[in-house]
Amino acid sequence: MNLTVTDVRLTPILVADPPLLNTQGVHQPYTPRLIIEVVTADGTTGVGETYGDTKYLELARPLAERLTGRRVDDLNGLSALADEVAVDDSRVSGQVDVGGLRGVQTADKLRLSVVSGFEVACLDALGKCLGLPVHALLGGKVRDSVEYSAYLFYKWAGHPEGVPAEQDDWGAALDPAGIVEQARRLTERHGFTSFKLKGGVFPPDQEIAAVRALAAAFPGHPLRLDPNGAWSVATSLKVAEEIGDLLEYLEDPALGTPAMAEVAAATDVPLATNMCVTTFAEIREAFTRGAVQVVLSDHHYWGGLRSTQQLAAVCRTFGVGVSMHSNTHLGISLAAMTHVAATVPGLHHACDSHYPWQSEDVLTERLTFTGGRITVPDGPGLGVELDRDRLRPLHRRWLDDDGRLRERDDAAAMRVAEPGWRTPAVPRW
Ligand SMILES: O=C([O-])C(=O)C[C@H](O)[C@@H](O)C(=O)[O-]
Ligand SMILES: [Mg+2]
Repeated sequence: MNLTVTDVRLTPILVADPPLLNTQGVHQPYTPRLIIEVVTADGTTGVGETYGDTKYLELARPLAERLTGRRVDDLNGLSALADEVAVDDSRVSGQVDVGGLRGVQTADKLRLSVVSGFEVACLDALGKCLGLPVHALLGGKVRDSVEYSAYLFYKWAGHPEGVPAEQDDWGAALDPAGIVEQARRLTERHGFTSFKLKGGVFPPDQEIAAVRALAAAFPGHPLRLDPNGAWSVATSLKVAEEIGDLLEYLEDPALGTPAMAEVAAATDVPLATNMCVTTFAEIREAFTRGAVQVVLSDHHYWGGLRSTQQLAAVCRTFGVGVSMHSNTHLGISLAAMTHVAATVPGLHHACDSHYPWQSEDVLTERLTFTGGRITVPDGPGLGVELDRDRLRPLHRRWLDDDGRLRERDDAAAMRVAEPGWRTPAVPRW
């Protein structure tokens, strides 16, 4: 068996995305992703997936060159290789990440978001070479299936008129009844039993009403609300007081560790985050101040599956819970999330996933939720197969784009419908 990397293929694509609303704006009709293929000397190909905006591509290209000639099992060496890749200052100074929803942008975080896709591709290739599933390479699964929650969004029926887009069949959801209807359909289609509502879109009273409507429609089911840091400390506490008893946790009610710590000090409602703890460097302050009770890991920006396991170990040490955050992603990333989630002992919350919103994929067979769960694949590698016939048109879409959709920008997408729209100042309420 020859584990030497002989080729790395990078395929940027644009994937259809429905008009999902968040506090920054609305999702673009197509969102960029990057598919990474790592080929070994004996012809085995491993696949990975990560963000596809230009700033990630700029790092992925030199990393791909450096990886050629190395071994797919040299995963520690992969991180060191990424450290050699220079990050253009203009990409990080004063920048926030994709849509401003994932905390601050740093050079390291940018590198880690690229490394993660390569790590997954290397693990997939290695697993295929050894005839072992990725979870086995990570130490073995502790569960046979991973639970996901229904990710509810306020949404328009369609993208603004005149904007080229794929039509979706979910309809609009702009009030409590619409959100409950969406929850019912997600449950019917995928069997989810817990629900997360993406908030920060409407004034808090309307979102409180939506959570109450969900609680009435699905009594006893775990519920979460995530306004992406759009609220002041006072507003966060008011919401916690009004609906705290209905919530499994409140996710990033206020922006940043100091504000989250203030909220946490004054309420018993657990706080989760994928915004104030997004790197290892941010852990110490947040944990010692008791600012968060659950960290939502995202293997893309934490640097991969092994980093996610390390994060889980740190969380366990501090008595902080861990679960998983999700952004628009395809089946390769869902498989990767499922493998790592299967290896984390103290995973007590259903993971987030955007996957039900993605009508397109690059796999020969879509992953399916049964009872809201994904069965952990036991085949070699990730247990999924890339479909070139599906990949090609999505790449063609990226090639044909004039550059406007190649950077995800939810505020710009919102301006198409509301020309005066600016990213709201925080706290918004
Ligand atoms: O805070 C979160 O859970 C997210 O940022 C998840 C997604 O990025 C979501 O908000 C989105 O894409 O609109
Ligand atoms: Mg969040």
